[in-house]
Amino acid sequence: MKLAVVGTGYVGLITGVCFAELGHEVVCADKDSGKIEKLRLGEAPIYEPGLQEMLWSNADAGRIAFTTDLAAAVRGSEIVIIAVGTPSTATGEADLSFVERAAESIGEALDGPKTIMTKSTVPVGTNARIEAIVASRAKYPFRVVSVPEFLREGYAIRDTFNPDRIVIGTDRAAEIEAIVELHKPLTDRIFVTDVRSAEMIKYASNAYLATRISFINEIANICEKVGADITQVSAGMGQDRRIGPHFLNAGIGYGGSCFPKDTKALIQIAGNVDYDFKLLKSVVEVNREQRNTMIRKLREYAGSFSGKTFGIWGLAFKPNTDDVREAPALDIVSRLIGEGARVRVYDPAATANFRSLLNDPSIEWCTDPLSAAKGSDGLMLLTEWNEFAEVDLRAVEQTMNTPILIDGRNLFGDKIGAYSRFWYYSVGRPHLNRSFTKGDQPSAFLA
Ligand SMILES: NC(=O)c1ccc[n+]([C@@H]2O[C@H](COP(=O)([O-])OP(=O)(O)OC[C@H]3O[C@@H](n4cnc5c(N)ncnc54)[C@H](O)[C@@H]3O)[C@@H](O)[C@H]2O)c1
Ligand SMILES: O=c1ccn([C@@H]2O[C@H](COP(=O)(O)OP(=O)(O)O[C@H]3O[C@H](CO)[C@@H](O)[C@H](O)[C@H]3O)[C@@H](O)[C@H]2O)c(=O)[nH]1
Repeated sequence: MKLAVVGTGYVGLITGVCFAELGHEVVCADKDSGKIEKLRLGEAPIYEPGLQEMLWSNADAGRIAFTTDLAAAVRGSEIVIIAVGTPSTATGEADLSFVERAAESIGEALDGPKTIMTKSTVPVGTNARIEAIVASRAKYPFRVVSVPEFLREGYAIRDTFNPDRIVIGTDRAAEIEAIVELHKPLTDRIFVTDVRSAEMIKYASNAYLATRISFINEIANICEKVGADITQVSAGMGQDRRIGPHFLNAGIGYGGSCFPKDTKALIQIAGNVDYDFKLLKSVVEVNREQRNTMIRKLREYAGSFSGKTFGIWGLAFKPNTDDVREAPALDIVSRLIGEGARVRVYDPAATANFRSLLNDPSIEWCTDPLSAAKGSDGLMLLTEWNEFAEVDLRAVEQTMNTPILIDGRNLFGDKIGAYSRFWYYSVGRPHLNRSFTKGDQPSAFLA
């Protein structure tokens, strides 16, 4: 099939490359000429495992092309995929301006009957709006189908080829053969529903997953006070098949380009129909508080921040991505430097993106974990990259000025006791936590 993808970001590019890999002819359009230039040179503008290689092979095979000319991409395509951003407005609602502009351009560019497939996460009613915008400009018949995207960054290619389900939202089920055909090689689990329900499934799924994270973080906070171990509690809960083991990792809370914006958008969607989504408001509040807890713990362990130097391990909102949108590190680094600290930061992939959002003379950009820890008065682990799990903790401890380790992702756990001597804090694991301000002994003695 001939596909046009509008918006070549994390979702659009992965979608384009994966459909090209399945043998389709794909043209990806983006208004960002810098991105398109890079892509034409064969360079992936984002870090996602496996993407670069798959991009090269499909570009070489002539199955994928890139353009800033949206109309040219749309012309000659059978299916047009909308994958532009829907960021938060100042009030938390989804900003639909990119989707609306894309719909206008698609409407103007239509050169024959086509299917328009919306992958962007959009509030209930938006696909109807897209349809109206396109209809006001199009001279040819078309249909709009909602196919929300559920991929995770860091596993985007794996998720695209092995989705748990494909949701297809349509109000004219007889008109979706092409969309079903397109997705059949990916899974048998194709769930066809009406458009409004499809739009809601996406927000409800993200809100539910965010709820699990805030729930387990609150349980972790209680574990700390009652002397239980959150990793044991999660493991025990997860064995109940009605609960399942996923999304029960306690820590610093969720970040990223989706959960923070989609939870806020759903609160607004509910508010717009006079429904006060109390549970989801608490989820957002608990998540915000979890970041504050990390700062409070560092202060409890290290005292005042002014004049001190702290190491930061991890800037991306999660491992295996260079994405720093709503990353906890943005908040935490800002707070530390705002209170007069210097920070030494290291991330395997996200440094450039972080630097483009937060660049300050108090930040030193390090190229390996050990140099970020060097001479520091405390170290915070904010992203659980594998590289950090493999670091020699004895070397880390020896290079630090004061061996304080605030483990925001519960990465080190029992290892902290076996190999190192730290004043350590992890979320919801009180038996591992040691603070010298409380007169504790450090976590363990060198083996
Ligand atoms: N990032 C994810 O993991 C993920 C997963 C599932 C769903 N989503 C949803 O998918 C959508 C896209 O997210 P993303 O992370 O890929 O965003 P992104 O910001 O990485 O990419 C969006 C791209 O669209 C381009 N664009 C905007 N308006 C355009 C226009 N009129 N014409 C051409 N290009 C245009 C931008 O230049 C940008 O490159 C959002 O609605 C998001 O909520 C994202
Ligand atoms: O047990 C957990 C699981 C995740 N997280 C955090 O939650 C955030 C989101 O993680 P994840 O869901 O793995 O990454 P995303 O790429 O943001 O993917 C989510 O958001 C996408 C955009 O809507 C959806 O498509 C995906 O289905 C949904 O998982 C990250 O900060 C994680 O560190 C936790 O704190 N504890």
